[in-house]
Formats: sequence, C-alpha cells, structure tokens
Amino acid sequence: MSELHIIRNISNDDGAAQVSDYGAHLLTWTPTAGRQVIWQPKAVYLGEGKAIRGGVPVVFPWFAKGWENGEMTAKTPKHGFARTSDWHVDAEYTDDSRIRYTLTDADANPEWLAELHCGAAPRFHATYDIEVGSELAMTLTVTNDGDEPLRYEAALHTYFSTSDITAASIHGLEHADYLDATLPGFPPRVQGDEPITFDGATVDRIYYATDPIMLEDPAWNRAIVITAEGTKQTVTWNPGVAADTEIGDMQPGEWRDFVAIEAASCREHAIVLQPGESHAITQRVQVVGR
Ligand SMILES: O=P(O)(O)OC[C@H]1O[C@@H](O)[C@H](O)[C@@H](O)[C@@H]1O
Repeated sequence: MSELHIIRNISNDDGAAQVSDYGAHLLTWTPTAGRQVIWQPKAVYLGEGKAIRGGVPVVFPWFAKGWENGEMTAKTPKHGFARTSDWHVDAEYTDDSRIRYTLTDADANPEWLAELHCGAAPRFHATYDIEVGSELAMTLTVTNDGDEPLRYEAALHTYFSTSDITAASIHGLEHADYLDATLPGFPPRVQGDEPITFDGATVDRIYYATDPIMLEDPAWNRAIVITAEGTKQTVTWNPGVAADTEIGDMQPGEWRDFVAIEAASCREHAIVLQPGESHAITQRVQVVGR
C-alpha cells in the first residue's frame, strides 16, 4: 500500500459506490433509495499487505492457496496479490458511473510472479471495470502479454449485506455439484432440492455451476439477483459463529450480516491464456424490492 490511501466516490442518479485504489476494491454500492447491497464491516482495517474485509475483493491470480496438477499448493498471499496491490486508475474510462483500474506484471514483485509457474518472465495486464447505477457490474479482463501460456485463477469475492443470514436463503444452485471446503480434502457433495440456508455453522462451498443466483432476504423485503459470465464456479461462504473467535477484522456477531457469493474460475477450471489472448469474467448484481 502506498502511503496515500485513496477512496473514490462514484455517484449518479441511480446509485452510489465507494472504491479503494488499494486492491481496486469496491467497498460499498447502494442503489438510489435502496439499502446498501454490498456489505462493509463496522470497522474497516487498512494496512500494508492486509486484504480489506467486506466489499468486493478481487481474487487473482490464484484462489485460496492455489491449485496445480490436481493438488492444492501453498502460494502466498492467500487469494493472490491483486487484493493487496495498488491499482492504477484509467482516467479515460472513469466518470460518475464507472471506473477502470489496471494492474500489470510490473506491479507484482518477482516472488509473486515466480509463484505463477508460467515461465521465467510471465507478463500480463489486467483491466478491472466497475459500473455503478441501479445495477452493479464488475469485469476483470486479463491479457497474456508474455511468450508462454499464462494460467491463473480468479474470483470476484462479493460480500452481500443481509438482515440476518440465518433468515436468508440462496436459490439457483439446487442439484449442483460442489466441494465442501470446510472438510479435509474438500469432499464432493450435491446440493439437494432445497436452497442454501445458514445456521451459524461455517458454509464454504465451491459449486460447479454458474446459473443465476437469487439471494432472498424476506426481512428486508428484497432479493438480490446475481449473474456471472466467463466463470465456471460459484463460491458461497459464510464463516458462522467461528468468525467471532477466528476472524480478527470482524466484530462479534457480524457473521450474521453478510454472505459471500463469488463468481470464480479456480482449481481445475483455472483460465489458460496463450500468448496474446484475453479472457474476461463478469459479475452483475440487481436488486428486486428494497
Ligand atoms: O479471510 P479471507 O482470506 O478473505 O478469505 C475468506 C474466505 O474466502 C472464500 O473465498 C474461501 O472459500 C474461504 O475459505 C475463505 O475463508
């Protein structure tokens, strides 16, 4: 993190957002006359090398500790270096309804680039577009500027605000295969007929499905519709009561206030770009009701 920490306001007739240059991290988004949709903790801890909790962390170029040759690796930093890097604003594509950030291999230190295992000198540029209005759209586009294939994982790790997660439910992943990341070895499971619900136990699942999702929250009389493009998986995560003792940058009980629903391509669905190729992943968010 540079000494100066810049938070930008993007505001128009239809909605408002705040974005941090550190991590190209969307912190909040609120449609006009509606409630906040993207969750932000009561206290936001900022520090060099520390990922920002809440909002939309950009996970790139590896997910969790990485995955290669059918096995989990031990790459650091967790979830890649994009969320702890200072991104650059592209003023030409930035106005009161959108912002564009860029990041290249020149922004990454050599140890991180070596963790990619994509030749001696991996080269890339990433463009991250956030469109703010009555809907929210986020697109991460990566181009391989090097001479060797570039393999990377990515996710838009969106934290959605909830009245109380134990009274909300996620629809759209019925019958989907998933990996249960709360158990050793991530055993495969299949979602039944029922929506995903939460009771205070940790839920951490990688669904092999990208159907439109509806996060229903009757207490707030609203549903959030989430769609993804260019990805292969949907990750759902809520830490449950364990967060009170295991997650230092959340207040006790805050686990009730959000669920993460992530548009992801990870593990065996990492994206492989040949020299000169590009790929985009997008997550779009709409609100039904308030
Ligand atoms: O605390 P972090 O590094 O932001 O990660 C939060 C969560 O991110 C999710 O994507 C993972 O599936 C979880 O396992 C992880 O706990």
